[in-house]
Amino acid sequence: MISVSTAKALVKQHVPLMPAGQVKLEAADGLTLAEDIKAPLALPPFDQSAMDGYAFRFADWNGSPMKIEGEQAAGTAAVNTLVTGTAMRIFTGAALPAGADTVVMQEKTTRDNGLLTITDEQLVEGTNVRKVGSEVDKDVVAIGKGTTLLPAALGLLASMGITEVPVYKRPQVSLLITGNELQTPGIPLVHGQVYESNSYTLRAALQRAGINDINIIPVKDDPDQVESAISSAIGSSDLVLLTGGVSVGDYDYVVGAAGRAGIETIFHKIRQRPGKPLFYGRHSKGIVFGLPGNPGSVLTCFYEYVYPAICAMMGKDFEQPVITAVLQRAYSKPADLTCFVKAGYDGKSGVMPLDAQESFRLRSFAVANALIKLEEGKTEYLAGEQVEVHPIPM
Ligand SMILES: Nc1nc2c(c(=O)[nH]1)N[C@H]1C(S)=C(S)[C@@H](COP(=O)(O)OP(=O)(O)OC[C@H]3O[C@@H](n4cnc5c(N)ncnc54)[C@H](O)[C@@H]3O)O[C@H]1N2
Ligand code: MOO
Repeated sequence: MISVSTAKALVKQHVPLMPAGQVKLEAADGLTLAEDIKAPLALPPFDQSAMDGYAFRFADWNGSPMKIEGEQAAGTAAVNTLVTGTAMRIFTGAALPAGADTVVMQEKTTRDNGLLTITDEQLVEGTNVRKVGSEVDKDVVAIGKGTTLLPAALGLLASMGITEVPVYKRPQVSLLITGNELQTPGIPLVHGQVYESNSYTLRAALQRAGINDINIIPVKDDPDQVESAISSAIGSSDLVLLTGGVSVGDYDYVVGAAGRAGIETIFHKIRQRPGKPLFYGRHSKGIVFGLPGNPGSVLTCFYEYVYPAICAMMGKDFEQPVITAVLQRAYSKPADLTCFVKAGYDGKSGVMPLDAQESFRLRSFAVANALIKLEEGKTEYLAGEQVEVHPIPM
């Protein structure tokens, strides 16, 4: 069995980067740039007024009223030229007339009989003018490779007239749900059956990570069926997640079947709770996680291992932010395991372990917003101690 830190390092070391491709801006939210994007034009593309007011040449203004001549509205293609010594009516976003270099906002003026008096004491040359290229110059890198595209970045790209971007693709995911005892919600249970819930948890968690190409396949606890399900899933997806069947029971076939399907084992079993029997393997076509079937283990392993792996596949430099907070009550754990404890984090300084931590249950997880990482080698944590907190990432 390996430690949590070794397991995390191995996940990172063996994660493949998804191929890059051009994606329409509308579909690029949350994806990561595979190349630098250079500005195809200067932004703003011309000197612009930042205010509704009057444009003039600062050197022409001697404090006396100026004649108002002409008007420049936003979107006007014609280049109006300022008559020397006059001011031109102008609106926010409009191109500065040729010859003007300064704009006074209309609230800081008075207007009488076609004459403009400027009352703005602070005015200097260039006030309220957005200079051409002041946001970004043509041909310089506007957004660098490795940037994850969030709403502002998408807006910036659109403002440069860009319609498609080179990004790392999202992985296609197969969910292989093993277990003869599982029944689909909506169908009455017979004794010994339980409702299948892991696919609901994982589908939602994947969708929140931006992944929608998810194929869910129920698989019987049969070595040949598990093997052929893994073989076909690895051929058609980049990431295969199995749930159940990774422990030591007579019907736990996942690890052996993965080997026969050509998956190289990177690790199996971590000194952690929950999720001790986690399996991680790789193939030239993708990676495989065998998530321990208990619903709480599935989700903990998703947040701690699968989600970082997905980020890395998509070119995101995912590092768990190191947040510490004060433990609000004492907590005991086995010495030989790292424990991930479902918790309520107040977002500032305090974190409260929740009741009912067993991995077969989800009630505490359903209201948790964080996992506390309690290190191996220690059994008793006291109220008031600083502990590492992993906010649930999505
Ligand atoms: N002798 C030992 N037994 C077990 C050990 C061990 O070290 N020695 N480890 C325990 C731990 S820890 C875990 S975690 C589980 C993991 O077992 P498996 O991955 O083989 O999972 P299953 O046995 O198939 O299922 C465990 C549990 O979860 C329920 N389950 C499974 N899939 C689903 C699903 N899709 N939806 C809802 N519930 C599901 C299943 O019915 C079982 O109750 O092994 C321990 N045993
Ligand atoms: O490690 Mo298991 O996930 O505790 O139940």
